[in-house]
Amino acid sequence: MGSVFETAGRALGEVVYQNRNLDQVISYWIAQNKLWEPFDKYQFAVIVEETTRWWRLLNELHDSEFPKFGSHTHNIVAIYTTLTPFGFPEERKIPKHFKKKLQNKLNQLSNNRAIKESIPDWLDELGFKELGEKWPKEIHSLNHKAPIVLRTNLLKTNVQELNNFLKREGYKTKIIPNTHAILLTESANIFKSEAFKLGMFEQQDFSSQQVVPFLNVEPGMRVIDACAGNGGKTLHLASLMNNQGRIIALDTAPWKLEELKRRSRKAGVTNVETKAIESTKTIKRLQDSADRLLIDAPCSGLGVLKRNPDSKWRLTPENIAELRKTQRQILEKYWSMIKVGGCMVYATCSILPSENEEQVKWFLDQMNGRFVLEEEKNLSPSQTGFDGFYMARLKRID
Ligand SMILES: C[S@@+](CC[C@H](N)C(=O)[O-])C[C@H]1O[C@@H](n2cnc3c(N)ncnc32)[C@H](O)[C@@H]1O
Repeated sequence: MGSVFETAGRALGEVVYQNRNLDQVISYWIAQNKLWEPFDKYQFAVIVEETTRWWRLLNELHDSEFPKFGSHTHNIVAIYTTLTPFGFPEERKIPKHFKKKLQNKLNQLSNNRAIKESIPDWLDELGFKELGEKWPKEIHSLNHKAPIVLRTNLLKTNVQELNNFLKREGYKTKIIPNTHAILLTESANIFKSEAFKLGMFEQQDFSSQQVVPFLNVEPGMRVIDACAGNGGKTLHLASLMNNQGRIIALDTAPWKLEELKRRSRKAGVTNVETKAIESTKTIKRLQDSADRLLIDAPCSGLGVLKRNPDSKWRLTPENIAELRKTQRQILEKYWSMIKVGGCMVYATCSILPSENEEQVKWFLDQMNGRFVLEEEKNLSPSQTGFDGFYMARLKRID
């Protein structure tokens, strides 16, 4: 069994140098250290997540005089734990004057936004270019840990019943008024609950929960979820449609659809059919067939940096440009699956207009009056405290 401190240094290295997924790295090391107490697991997860989030800033604080704890990532963990109330024995090896020095340096660095918010320079430039004065607030709020929100599975329960169930299990929760969402008001491992085992809820950010209702689905409709992934929105569709009608879940990644099927079984969903997109034929066969189409498009994920801080170090301007191309190809090819009179929602978890309203405007120009924009929404992390999302509902009129 490794110490929390040492293991955190190693895990951080895997995330920032080997580009491994943060959540997977955290789960892997927790599983390897079965004898850790629950508090050790909690501290480990927080340290790895937060040192990933603040990677650039912590590197700026590091200098050659800093005492050596092992590898560079161990030193970064030491700096982080020194500045926060963790109290590891290793921290006692840090001379007092160093703690002061770190604090002074931290204050000096607050003049540079990219360093202060711990993001690459190119991302700060892009964000400011696209969002102007709104950018500093948005990126600041995206550095706060995401609240845990649950979506009630209406196929199994209702929001009041679920809330009572969770309270009886000892969780601290609150219903978000007039919604099917429940906020966890005190951090806890909700996946250990009996309610989760029974499929009574899914964990889903509150902004993300607004996408499916925006599509105005009704029981009995034929709905295509074109970028279904492992089914976060598909399960929500089935829940709102009360398992009536048909949902066709498409994706180019067949392994994600396998996970979707597993989640559907657990959630009691019975009206979903999955189809891997193998060629344009898959789309052609579905032409003019859907009352509703959901395009939850692949995107930069800049609206969900709260929960995926590791993506700051993986994203590049080139892959965002590539994603914009894919978004246009999807819009251009997939609209034909909607019946005349039907609707689609184009949604992303990005806050960049170039992935959002500008893509929709481009699509409308291409379509020459075939579609009209009914409504669009920008959910801002700084205004809501939840993830950043964009959604536009378009109606096919010809
Ligand atoms: C934002 S994720 C979808 C998340 C999912 N809807 C959910 O709520 O859990 C985007 C998905 O688009 C898929 N994708 C990428 N390119 C695609 C394409 N050309 N056609 C359809 N799906 C695509 C990706 O595999 C990924 O699962």
